[in-house]
Amino acid sequence: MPATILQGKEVAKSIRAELAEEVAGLKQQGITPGLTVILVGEDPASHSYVRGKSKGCEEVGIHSEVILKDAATTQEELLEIIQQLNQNPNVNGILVQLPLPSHISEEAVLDAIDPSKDVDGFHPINVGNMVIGKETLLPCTPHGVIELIKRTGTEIAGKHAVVIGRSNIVGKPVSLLLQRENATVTMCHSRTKDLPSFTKMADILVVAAGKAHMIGKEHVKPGAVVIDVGVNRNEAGKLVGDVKFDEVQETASYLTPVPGGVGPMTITMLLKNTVEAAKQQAKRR
Ligand SMILES: NC(=O)C1=CN([C@@H]2O[C@H](COP(=O)(O)OP(=O)(O)OC[C@H]3O[C@@H](n4cnc5c(N)ncnc54)[C@H](OP(=O)(O)O)[C@@H]3O)[C@@H](O)[C@H]2O)C=CC1
Ligand SMILES: Nc1nc(=O)c2c([nH]1)NC[C@@H]1CN(c3ccc(C(=O)N[C@@H](CCC(=O)O)C(=O)O)cc3)C=[N+]21
Ligand SMILES: [Mg+2]
Repeated sequence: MPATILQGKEVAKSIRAELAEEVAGLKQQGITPGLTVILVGEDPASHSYVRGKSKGCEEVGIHSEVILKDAATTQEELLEIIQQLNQNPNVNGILVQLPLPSHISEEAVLDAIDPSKDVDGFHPINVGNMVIGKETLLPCTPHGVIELIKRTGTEIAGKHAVVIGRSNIVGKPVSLLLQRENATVTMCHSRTKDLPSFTKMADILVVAAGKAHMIGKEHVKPGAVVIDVGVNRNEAGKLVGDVKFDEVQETASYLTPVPGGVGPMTITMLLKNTVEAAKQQAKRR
């Protein structure tokens, strides 16, 4: 039987509808969640993602602002802007779009964000809290991946999950969150020898390598849940995932498409974090 396609876009829509109701309620209490995105440089993909974030905010009633800076902006200028946003009570969430130009240290910039406003979940304090299992702002893409798997009705506990990729923003946190859901987790990366021997054992396969079409049906156990995080542009300028969709669709039980899978969930988890941050900050005032 061919795989059921996991339409992240549809799941995202229903979560956004719930968030819109919640935001309407918060507004009646005088709380309007606010997100500020800082975008440095002219990279078209980054501009496109940021447009998606602004559109998402509008959909659920979050006030959003984008601070556009040119590629020559200095690290000091950026840190100054972040300090001001940290102190601004109308700003509940701060997101610095990555990647940054190479003359700016991403680490220095991410460290400067007030952890309670770090809606990306990238600050070391929030990463640490996630690792030790404390409630915290979770990174958006990994959180979206877990939500999507849960929507399949799949019981994660006891399953063998294999994650390809170990970056700080996707692979590593996905692995941790799966482990927190009581999966047995194998982390694969570019130095893994004989990748198919691992991926074929996966009940749940999460692919986040950023290599177009690297995963085919020879990598996948029949009946596996396959989550494709990869977003790559092919020669024709079309978005494609890390998974050969048509091929893997024949053997997987569930499969996410690209576009329309993990991407819309990422933005939705960002909206959720912004609402959460606004609620937490209101409590502390
Ligand atoms: N849909 C969404 O919302 C999002 C999508 N993405 C997409 O997800 C993908 C991954 O992003 P990100 O984690 O930032 O990417 P990185 O380039 O930071 O990390 C890629 C990881 O994949 C591993 N890898 C690369 N090639 C192979 C290979 N042939 N076999 C096994 N492992 C491999 C690397 O191993 P090593 O560590 O050894 O180098 C590395 O750990 C990209 O396509 C990105 O565009 C990212 C964020 C959000
Ligand atoms: N500080 C920071 N936080 C991020 O979360 C962050 C970042 N920097 N830098 C870049 C990556 C990438 N990322 C995506 C978000 C949405 C889609 C998305 O919605 N994609 C649509 C398609 C969009 C299109 O057509 O271009 C989809 O897959 O259906 C993809 C990728 C967030 N990132
Ligand atoms: Mg990266």
